[in-house]
Amino acid sequence: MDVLTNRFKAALKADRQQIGLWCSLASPISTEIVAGSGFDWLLLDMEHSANDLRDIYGQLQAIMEGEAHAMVRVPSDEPITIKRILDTGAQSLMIPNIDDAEQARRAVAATRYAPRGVRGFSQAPRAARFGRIPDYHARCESEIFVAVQIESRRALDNLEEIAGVEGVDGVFIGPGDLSTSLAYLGQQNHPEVVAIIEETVARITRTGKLAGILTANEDLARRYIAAGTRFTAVGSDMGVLARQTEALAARFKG
Ligand SMILES: O=C(O)C(=O)C[C@H](O)[C@@H](O)CO
Repeated sequence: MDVLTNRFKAALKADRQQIGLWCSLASPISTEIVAGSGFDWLLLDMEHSANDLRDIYGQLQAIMEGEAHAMVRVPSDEPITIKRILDTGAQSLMIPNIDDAEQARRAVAATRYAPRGVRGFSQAPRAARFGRIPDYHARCESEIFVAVQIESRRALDNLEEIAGVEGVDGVFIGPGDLSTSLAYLGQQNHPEVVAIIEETVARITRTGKLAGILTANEDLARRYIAAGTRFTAVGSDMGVLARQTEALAARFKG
């Protein structure tokens, strides 16, 4: 499989569940460590973390030897950042806070060269391995995976139209922001929120697009997988580090 083939996208096309880890520590060292832990994908978060462009660049380099595929969550649907992240070599993007189809179309356009979009052209970025992938510009778009995030009541109202946008590959539920929007601040595991999420997963699946979610609650992760999520993040580097070190300290200090 050549370096331009998006293994994550290919695995989803083959209907293989992809289990992921949310990475917010903004460290090439921790990301390199978890890249060998057995996850199919790592979400490198730029929205709620200290990750900036150079941090992402270094983490993409750090995980090159591992099997885990990097998906980068950009801070917003702003085209300049999307362009710069694609140039670093990230092939899978998560774009937060998409509320309607027009916004989803603009987000997809930011990942496409003209005439299909507005991505700025660079002759030989890292994504093209500095010119060593001669057909990069012709092939790259078919190897890009775009996940848009559904995180508000308005997005739920527009779900099928958002999912129907050409170039949207996955629809990822943000349980924290969605529950907040539904007046369940801090209660993403509330039974009524869980029921809405399960229904949303089914709605996404019925559109033919791929549903994704993040939850650190293992029971809920299994419920959402049973409901139909196909790229499922089941924890975070920050959460595992905090909770496991607390537990270790308590075993000696308690
Ligand atoms: O709304 C959410 O929940 C997400 O999009 C995930 C969070 O942003 C992530 O930081 C985990 O809390």
